[in-house]
Amino acid sequence: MILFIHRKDLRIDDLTAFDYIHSLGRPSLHVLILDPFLLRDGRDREHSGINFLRHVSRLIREYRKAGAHLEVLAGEPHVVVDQLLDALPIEEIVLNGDITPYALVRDRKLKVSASARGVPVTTLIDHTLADFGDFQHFAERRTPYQVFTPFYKKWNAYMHLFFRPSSAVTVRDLQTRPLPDREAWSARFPLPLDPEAAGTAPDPAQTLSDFLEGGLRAYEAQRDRYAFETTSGISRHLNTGALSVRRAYEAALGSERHEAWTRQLAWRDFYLYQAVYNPDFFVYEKKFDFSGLEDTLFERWCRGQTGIPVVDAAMAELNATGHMPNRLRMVTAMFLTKNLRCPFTLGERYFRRKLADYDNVLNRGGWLWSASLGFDASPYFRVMNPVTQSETHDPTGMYIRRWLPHLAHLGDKEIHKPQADAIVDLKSSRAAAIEIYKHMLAEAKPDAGAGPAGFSPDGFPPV
Ligand SMILES: Cc1cc2nc3c(=O)[nH]c(=O)nc-3n(C[C@H](O)[C@H](O)[C@H](O)COP(=O)(O)OP(=O)(O)OC[C@H]3O[C@@H](n4cnc5c(N)ncnc54)[C@H](O)[C@@H]3O)c2cc1C
Repeated sequence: MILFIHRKDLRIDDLTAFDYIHSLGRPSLHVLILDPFLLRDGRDREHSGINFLRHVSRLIREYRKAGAHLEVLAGEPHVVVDQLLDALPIEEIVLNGDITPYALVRDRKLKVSASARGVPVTTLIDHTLADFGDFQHFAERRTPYQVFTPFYKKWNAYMHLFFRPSSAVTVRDLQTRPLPDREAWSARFPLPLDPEAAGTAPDPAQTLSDFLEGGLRAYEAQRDRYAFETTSGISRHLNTGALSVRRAYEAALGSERHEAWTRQLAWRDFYLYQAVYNPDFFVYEKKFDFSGLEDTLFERWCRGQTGIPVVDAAMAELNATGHMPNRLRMVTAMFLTKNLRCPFTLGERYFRRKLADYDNVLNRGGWLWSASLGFDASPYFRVMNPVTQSETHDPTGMYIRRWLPHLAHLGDKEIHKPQADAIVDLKSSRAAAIEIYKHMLAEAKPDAGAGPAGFSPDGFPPV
């Protein structure tokens, strides 16, 4: 029997792992392990945790509807797996790979357990569009791309030739088996909460098709008009794996004027690529001296009490709903790291809890870009002016009126301007930030980048 463990692939069709298990023609036990580390510190009550649990709930229902078996247990993954391996005739473990530092350590422990029992672990690539190992060979690169535009050019050529279309295999085609003596297992690894109580996530396929039929054509022109719903809203489905990125890409290719949108999917791949190939990606905070930075105004930013209307409106939306449009993520992140001179790690940590679509790599990528760190980041002297951004992308201040009703009475010109009690002067704080970042970047420690555990320049780290 095969043991398959769901992680960031909470769906029942188009999984690389399912194709593999199907090709073996053997029965499989499918398990989802609620990991206390990922639900630590009340994460289950934050938007990111709630989104995850709603997708777990949807997965449970989809298995049920398909007449297939899914077992949900809770505990440290390697402890649960140890016991499953000891009790059941498991011949192979199959996983879709993950690349974050925590995931690498977690999966290394699984591998140690499995290899101590002579059980092979097969790790497959599922969550990126390009297979980065193949891509590097195709591009004939010995060193990684550091700039998006040439990466994207080559990525497009690669995708044109080697894109693997989504699969027709679903969980219905597999011989899933229930866990024998389930009650005893549930007692041994009891769930700390009922995932189905969180409600069910909306149908990812519906979210995607609504966008492709509606917003895609106007995406290029409208994507930054954040007062309206002009983007796809698929990120919360993509990041739990409830929606296959291959399916999203493939569906868009069939539509006219998809390029601006599929380019964003390439940005997603570019950050995931950096997480594998940029040894500093997860350790930038060790490379720089942040002593010129401070955290005194951080709480005001979190609460949306900065006196800069568009920043406060964006934080109000984030805190209430778990959503913030991409343009405003850049504006609020730059405001925090540059105008308020807070280390990017504080904002990154806050978004981790609050964003419904939180993804470790994409979130870090966005924060690094905003803080002028990482491959192809925004230059240190670029500090978006929140007032100008607001005037440009939301001229009538509709978004501010929605999220800050106490400002709704202000006129279209006045509404964007800093309030009398604004916590910072935009002009002088910008000038100070440019000086500080200039020095900080010039004095980076060259050898601090240890890289994620298991970093391999040939492709995905061995997990
Ligand atoms: C500071 C900061 C933090 C961020 N944190 C996250 C995060 O935790 N999770 C997350 O999914 N995205 C994050 N992003 C990227 C981006 O804001 C979201 O992907 C986007 O807003 C999701 O909305 P959508 O699905 O409607 O996107 P669409 O505009 O419809 O784009 C489709 C998909 O393309 C990808 N994409 C779009 N924009 C970007 C981008 N700038 N970088 C990388 N991929 C992109 C996403 O997978 C997205 O779902 C962050 C950006 C910044 C600046």
